[in-house]
Amino acid sequence: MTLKLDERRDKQVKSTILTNQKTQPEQASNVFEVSDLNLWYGSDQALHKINMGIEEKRVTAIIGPSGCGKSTYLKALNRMVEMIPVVKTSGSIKYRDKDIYDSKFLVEDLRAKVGMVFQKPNPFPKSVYDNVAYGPRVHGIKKKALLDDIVEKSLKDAAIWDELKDRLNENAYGLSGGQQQRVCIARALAVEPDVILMDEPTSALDPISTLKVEELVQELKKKYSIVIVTHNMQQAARISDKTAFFLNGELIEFAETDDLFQNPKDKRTEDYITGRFG
Ligand SMILES: Nc1ncnc2c1ncn2[C@@H]1O[C@H](COP(=O)(O)OP(=O)(O)OP(=O)(O)O)[C@@H](O)[C@H]1O
Repeated sequence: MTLKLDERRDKQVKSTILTNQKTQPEQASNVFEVSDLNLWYGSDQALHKINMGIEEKRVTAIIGPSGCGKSTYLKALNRMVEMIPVVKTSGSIKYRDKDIYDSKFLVEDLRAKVGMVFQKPNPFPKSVYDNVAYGPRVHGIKKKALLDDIVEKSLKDAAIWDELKDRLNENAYGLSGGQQQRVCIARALAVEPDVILMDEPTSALDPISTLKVEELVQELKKKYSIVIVTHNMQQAARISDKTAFFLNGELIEFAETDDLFQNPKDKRTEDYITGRFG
C-alpha cells in the first residue's frame, strides 16, 4: 500500500517535470557564492558547512523537512539572521563577488538588491499604492509622476495591475490573501532588486492564488534571480531550475531540478522526495 502511494507520488512529480520549461544551466552565472557557511543560534548549530551558489535569472528551490535550516539559509543571504542577537556565523557569503559581511558593504544596500517575500502576506496597513511606493519613497523618490510609474510597473510585473488598477487607494488589508501576496511581491519589485528570496510564499494561499504566484515566478525569472523555500515538492519540480535538499542543517544534494527528482544521487534525497520520511 505504502509502495503504491510512493509510486503514484513519484510519477506525479516526474510528470510535472516533463511539462516544465527550464532555463538551461549554461546561461547562468552566480549571483551568490556561499562557501563553508556555518551558523549557530547560541550553542545550537543550524547550518553545517554549506557550499552553494545561486545562479542568475534562474529559480533555485530549497526543500527539506521542517527544521532542517531552509529559512535560516535564506535569511543568511540578506543578513536578516543578524536581527537575532544570538546568531553567529563562519564561512563566506559573496553577493556579486563582494563579501556581504565586509564592513564596507552596507546592509541597506544589500537588502535593496536582495528583496524578500514571506510565508504570510505582510502588507502594511496602508493603501495598495502606498505599500508599493514605500520602498522608492524611502530611497528618496518624491515626484508623484515617477512614483505613479513605479507603482504601475511593479503591479504589472507582479501580475496584479488589472485586478487592482481601480483600487489603488484601498487599504491592502481588504484584499484577498493571494492579492496581498502579489502586492507584497510588487512592493519587493518596486526597489528594483536583483534577487528575490521567497520563504514558502504560497503556503497560506488557496490553489488558484498559488497557481498565480507560481506562474508569476516563471515570468519574474526572466529579470530576477529567485530563491524559493517550499515544503511542496511538486511546486519545486514545477517552478524551479535547480533544487537543494537540506537535512539537519546540511546540504545533502544540489542539482538541476530534473536530475534531483528523476535521478537523486543520495539515498536520503530519494527517501525524502518519494515521501518515505519528512
Ligand atoms: N530564532 C531562532 N532562535 C533559535 N533557534 C532557531 C531560530 N530560528 C530557527 N532556529 C532553529 O534552527 C533550526 C533551523 O530552523 P529553520 O527555521 O531554518 O528551519 P526550516 O527548514 O526553515 O523549517 P520549517 O520548514 O519548519 O520552516 C531549527 O532547529 C530551529 O529550531
